[in-house]
Amino acid sequence: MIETSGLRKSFQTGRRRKSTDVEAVAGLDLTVAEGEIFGFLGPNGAGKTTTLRMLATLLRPDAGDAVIAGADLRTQQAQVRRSIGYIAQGGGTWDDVTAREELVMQARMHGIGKAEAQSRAVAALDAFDLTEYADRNCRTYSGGQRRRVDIALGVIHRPKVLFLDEPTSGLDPQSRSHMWDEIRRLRSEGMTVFLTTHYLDEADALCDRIAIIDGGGIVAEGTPTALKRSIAGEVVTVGVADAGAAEKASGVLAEQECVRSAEVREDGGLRLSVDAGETAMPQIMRALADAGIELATIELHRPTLDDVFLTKTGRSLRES
Ligand SMILES: Nc1ncnc2c1ncn2[C@@H]1O[C@H](COP(=O)(O)OP(=O)(O)OP(=O)(O)O)[C@@H](O)[C@H]1O
Repeated sequence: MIETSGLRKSFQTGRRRKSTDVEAVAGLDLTVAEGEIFGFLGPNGAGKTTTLRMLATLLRPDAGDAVIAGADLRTQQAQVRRSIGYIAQGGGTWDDVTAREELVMQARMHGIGKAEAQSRAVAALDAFDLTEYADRNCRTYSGGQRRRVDIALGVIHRPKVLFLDEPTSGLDPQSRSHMWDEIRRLRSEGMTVFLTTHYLDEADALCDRIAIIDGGGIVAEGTPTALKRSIAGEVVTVGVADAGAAEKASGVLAEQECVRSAEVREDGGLRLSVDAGETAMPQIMRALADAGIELATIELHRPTLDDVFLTKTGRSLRES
């Protein structure tokens, strides 16, 4: 649904002689499949917004190509615009209008007739749980309600692709989870969603696939699960009832196919490195039972996307 190759954008900062080039996006190749929620995860200044603005035809790339919903970004801009919705960071619903009025206006701007615009507004208010506040001034809305209006506005013309810049930035946990549900609902209706985020948990829980971006380039790409596994594997810790049996247990488990390595820790527990924890755990339990070793505790530790970021960039996304 989205394919880019060598997409590049630099900005000049400072004046004349002292001006320097900032390479915001440094040759981006990525593919987003139809109907997926694709997340662009990266720290502040990584180039996420610049990429989104280029793909939404708001910023001209210096180099590279992109095809969005079958239309060429360089030569078929009008066609690209018809296929996409774009919701900027922070949104814009602050005016002295009601959500219903805004939605009707937005639909009309897309060339939709009055009666159809009104009925789409009613449907959108209902879908985004806004009917209760539909005729109240947008100024009076909470942050979460305002963000839902933003998204309703962005999809009123039923685009194939929705670009969302930091959809949950500044929202409280309940509004964030409500927003995730809304985004999942759009996917279930067949929409392709491309969002940016600097929240690790958002990328992990919401996105089908992610690209981690840093310094204008992609440092890792894949499903959150695959990325975490490929970088760090998974760790199972095992406690045996009789501490004296720990060495024997380690020997037994090290021979299992699903176990990459086994070591006995100082506290007498075992630390096992495995590929896929959920299938390794039953095998570990069975192997111990077969060897007559009583299991006391077993725990699976999964690496986080921050571990992936740390491995790829040498720093933590939390500190970036
Ligand atoms: N109009 C501009 N003029 C000069 N530099 C810019 C401009 N827009 C972006 N930049 C620079 O390009 C780089 C990438 O910015 P961008 O806004 O794309 O990052 P981002 O990943 O979206 O960050 P954030 O999470 O803070 O929104 C940054 O160094 C930024 O300062």
